[in-house]
Amino acid sequence: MTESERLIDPDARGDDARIDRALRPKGLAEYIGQPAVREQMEIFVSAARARGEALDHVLIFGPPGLGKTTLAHVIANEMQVGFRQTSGPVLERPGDLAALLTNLEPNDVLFIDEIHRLAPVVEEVLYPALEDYQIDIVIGEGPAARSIKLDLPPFTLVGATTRAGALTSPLRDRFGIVQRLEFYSQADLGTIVGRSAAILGVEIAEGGTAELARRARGTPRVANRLLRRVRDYAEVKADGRVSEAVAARAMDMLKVDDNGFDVMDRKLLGALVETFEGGPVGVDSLAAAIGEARETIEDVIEPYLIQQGFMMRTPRGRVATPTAYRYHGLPAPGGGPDAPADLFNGDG
Ligand SMILES: Nc1ncnc2c1ncn2[C@@H]1O[C@H](COP(=O)(O)OP(=O)(O)OP(=O)(O)O)[C@@H](O)[C@H]1O
Ligand SMILES: [Mg+2]
Repeated sequence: MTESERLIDPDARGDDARIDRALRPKGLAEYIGQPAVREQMEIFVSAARARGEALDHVLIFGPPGLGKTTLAHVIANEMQVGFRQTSGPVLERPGDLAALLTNLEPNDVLFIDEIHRLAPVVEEVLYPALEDYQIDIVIGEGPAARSIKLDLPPFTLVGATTRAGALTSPLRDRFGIVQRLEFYSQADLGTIVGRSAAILGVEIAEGGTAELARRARGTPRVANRLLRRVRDYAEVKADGRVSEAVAARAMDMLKVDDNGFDVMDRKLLGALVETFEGGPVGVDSLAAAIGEARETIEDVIEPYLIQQGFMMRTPRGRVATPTAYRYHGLPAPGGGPDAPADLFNGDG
């Protein structure tokens, strides 16, 4: 099973992507959860608007599907400015970025997704653009080449990344606002499921909403995805209404377990606990064992498992926690000073 086949794959494609957009909140008031982010952005946006200035550059980071792209749109909507979108790997040459920058209207938002994947030559163009609203373009080649300065309108760069650690420090330092998105609480996911159900016209019981919120892996995109699959199930296997029982049966059919873990999560935990006897094990060995790219493990699979306390990242590698052993119905190894259980004061 590749990542793209995962039911809870946070990256939506095709029809799902279209519905994703329909469900996407437009303003801060509709942006559910992330209270700290919302409170700060409300203040920064109001202040910038009152001064009639461009908002300071914003860096948004966090695992896939938590609302980075959504927040970028929300920022532009709240600022009531234009929105331009591109992504790191798409900008191959300095000229690609220069073309975008010189076409911005004053105070516009330029959104660069996957900003950690910008080519170094493109990133260099960005530095003076961010700092002084200027770019240097080189015209001609060889000894005849000369550099000219172009003035840009004031604008806001919103950069998104799943891995803040992969950003160079000169780039990171140029963002005045840095927002880290956290996994959502079950209560917030319940609100998101309720809102999406209303938009899609799905009749869902409170117990059904709670069941989906619990299994959504802390991720709004997963919550919306599960809702659509459960709706299909309810229409074919029941009377169309998503009761708690219907939601639970649909989740079992989809092999999403009580923790919201799917096949990939279970494979990773299985390799960690059984093949590597709880670790510590390097992420490359884990990747080889389960046949996934290292990046997929780091960006998509393990952040939630770590947040839920099933595994840990240590300087010597990944380590299973007692919770992971319990999940596998195995006793946590005790005893030696290196045993993972010791890190938890004997818990489990
Ligand atoms: N705070 C929120 N409130 C309500 N719905 C949300 C929220 N955040 C995200 N969503 C929903 O989740 C979907 C996915 O969010 P989004 O595309 O913004 O994630 P992302 O962080 O950009 O993911 P990726 O890293 O894959 O680009 C959106 O279409 C939206 O419907
Ligand atoms: Mg996105």
